[in-house]
Amino acid sequence: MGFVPDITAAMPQPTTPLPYLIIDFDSTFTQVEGLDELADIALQGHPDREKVVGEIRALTDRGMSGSLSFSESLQQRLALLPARREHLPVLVEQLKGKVSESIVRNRSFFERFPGRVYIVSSGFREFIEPVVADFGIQADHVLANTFTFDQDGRITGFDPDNVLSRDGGKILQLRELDLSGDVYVLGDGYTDYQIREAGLANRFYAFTENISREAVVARADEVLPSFDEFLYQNKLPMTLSYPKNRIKVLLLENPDVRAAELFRAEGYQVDSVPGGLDEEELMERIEGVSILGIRSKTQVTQRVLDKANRLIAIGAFCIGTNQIDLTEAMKRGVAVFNAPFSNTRSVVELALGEIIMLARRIPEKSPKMHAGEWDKSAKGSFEIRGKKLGIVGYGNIGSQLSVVAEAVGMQVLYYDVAEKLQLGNAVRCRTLPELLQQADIVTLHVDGRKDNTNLIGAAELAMMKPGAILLNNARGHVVDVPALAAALRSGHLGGAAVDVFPYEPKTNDEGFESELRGLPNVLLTPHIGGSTAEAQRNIAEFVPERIMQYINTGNTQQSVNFPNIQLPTQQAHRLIHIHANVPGVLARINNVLAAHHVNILGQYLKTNEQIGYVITDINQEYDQEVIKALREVEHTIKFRVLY
Ligand SMILES: NC(=O)C1=CN([C@@H]2O[C@H](COP(=O)(O)OP(=O)(O)OC[C@H]3O[C@@H](n4cnc5c(N)ncnc54)[C@H](O)[C@@H]3O)[C@@H](O)[C@H]2O)C=CC1
Ligand SMILES: O=C(O)CCC(=O)C(=O)O
Repeated sequence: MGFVPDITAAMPQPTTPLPYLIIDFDSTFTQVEGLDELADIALQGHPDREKVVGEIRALTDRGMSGSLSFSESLQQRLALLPARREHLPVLVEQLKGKVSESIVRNRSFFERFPGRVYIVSSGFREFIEPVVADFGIQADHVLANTFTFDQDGRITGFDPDNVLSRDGGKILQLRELDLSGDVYVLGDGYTDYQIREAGLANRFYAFTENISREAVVARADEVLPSFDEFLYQNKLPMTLSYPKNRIKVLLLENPDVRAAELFRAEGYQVDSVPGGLDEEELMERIEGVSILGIRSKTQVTQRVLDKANRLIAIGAFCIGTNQIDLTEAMKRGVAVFNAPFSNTRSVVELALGEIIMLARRIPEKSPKMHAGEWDKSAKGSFEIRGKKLGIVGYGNIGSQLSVVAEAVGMQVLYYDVAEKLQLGNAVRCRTLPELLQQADIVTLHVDGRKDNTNLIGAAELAMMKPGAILLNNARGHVVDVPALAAALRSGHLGGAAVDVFPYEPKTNDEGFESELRGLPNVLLTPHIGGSTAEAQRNIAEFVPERIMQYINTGNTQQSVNFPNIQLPTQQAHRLIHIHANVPGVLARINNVLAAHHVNILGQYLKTNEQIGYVITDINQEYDQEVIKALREVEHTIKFRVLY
């Protein structure tokens, strides 16, 4: 299944009649250079294989980028190549598996218009012809060099009478072809561009799906990251409903590199900004972005969303989503996904470590040792075994910490505003004060909703036992920091660990300010509760997968602001309709479908207070007018078609 953008996307006008397409073979039709691959096969077991293959590749590259004359490059390569006739079938099989992905995807295009496509290549007919034949391209539309062989079947060189073996061979070939009408050239090499330069083609498209050569791209009329893009621009029939290379991803705050890798592998364009962006900066960068990836720092406000003209989804590469205006995103048809448990364990481990460190007053002892002071004493230090751990917020993190804390012998109390399954021997407290008054250590694991601002203030701190310890690994605004600093300074609290702050620096270059700096037995960490290799890797796989699934199938499972729908895939065109949740929209959609005699294969609707999300699978035969009519249904927020 593919993807069509929202109704604002402008579709280009069709190109009629279809121009002649002159397509290069090596690194364009296929992902690789045929001669390089042949060298690899022919040199199997050769002691200098790597060296010779490397030399051949370098010569190919110099020929392609225009820094060495083509005939010189070809001659030198063949001289290095100990290839034989029997290597060719092996090469053909290899190349069949390495046809460019977007060409494979659009096989039906080639099958439908074989008369308009020519493969013009400086490669060799012996391996090109059988590969392109699978796409319905006949031998007389393949223009390429031919090998010469000796009596023993060894490749000795190339046929010098073939124009393609000469410098400027493609130009000579196009002259001989003498095509009338528009001619478009698609290729990755300088010699492809030269056809256009010689005035034998109207347009040159630099094809960069496999390799992007600066000198070639600089001279192109258009750059094609995929063949889908060519078909889309020229409004020709294509397998995807929208070229994936048009989907722009903006990643902030350094998520693990795997995230960018996955998005790139899907064919999206990825831009990364190290650190966060403030509201104004993000407002400037968000235009044209389809997928925004952030962590806990970046605030996605209504003002940012107002500028987000192409936004489809936001990925929070973390658990918390309080930094995103979820309702405003939803009203604009922007789905938000997070990683609800990819870093849970990391936070739990940090909390457990902090409890032990604080109980042994390590934040005081370690700096003293670094300063050369030996302060051996048991004063103020205690075991955590048998102590009461009060967990505020018994969600994924709180409840996992409960199990781990019991395993090391702590008695667990918890308080949650929601009804929660009590694990092990944990004891539920009915109120927050009940917990605060009993616990030796209080740890906060509530979410960052606004109502939780100053959940722990001076009054709550005063309720805590003298000498008790407080941990905040939840969100900075949950604790009144000046009140906490006062409680520590007065000695009422015995220590604290704080990982999250009301204001956090945007990047590692910005300084950190807080009343908590320099206080005794206080562990301060730079919001690293979830910053472990394991957590970051998990998150960087989880979030892109959710987003790509949403884009490719409409599946909103685990979206934090959209009605959740998981759908079976079927042979159908899928209409994805997001609308304001007012009465009658579904009926209107179905009236349009009925009026156009469209056969519905399946339909799914889910609503929440603000929006309705309806997915309709329809028969693949329908009039394009129906799409236009559906876009015009009143209260539509976003509409797209997948096929
Ligand atoms: N320091 C760090 O690097 C990290 C911090 N976090 C923070 O931890 C929070 C909790 O994460 P999870 O356990 O996965 O979330 P969760 O949503 O599973 O659990 C939160 C729990 O807090 C409860 N709650 C909310 N307000 C409350 C209140 N006023 N009093 C008592 N209970 C309340 C909820 O009912 C829920 O059960 C996240 O929302 C995030 O802000 C999460 C991961 C890493
Ligand atoms: O790692 C981060 O940037 C944020 C971690 C966090 O606070 C979360 O997952 O909610």
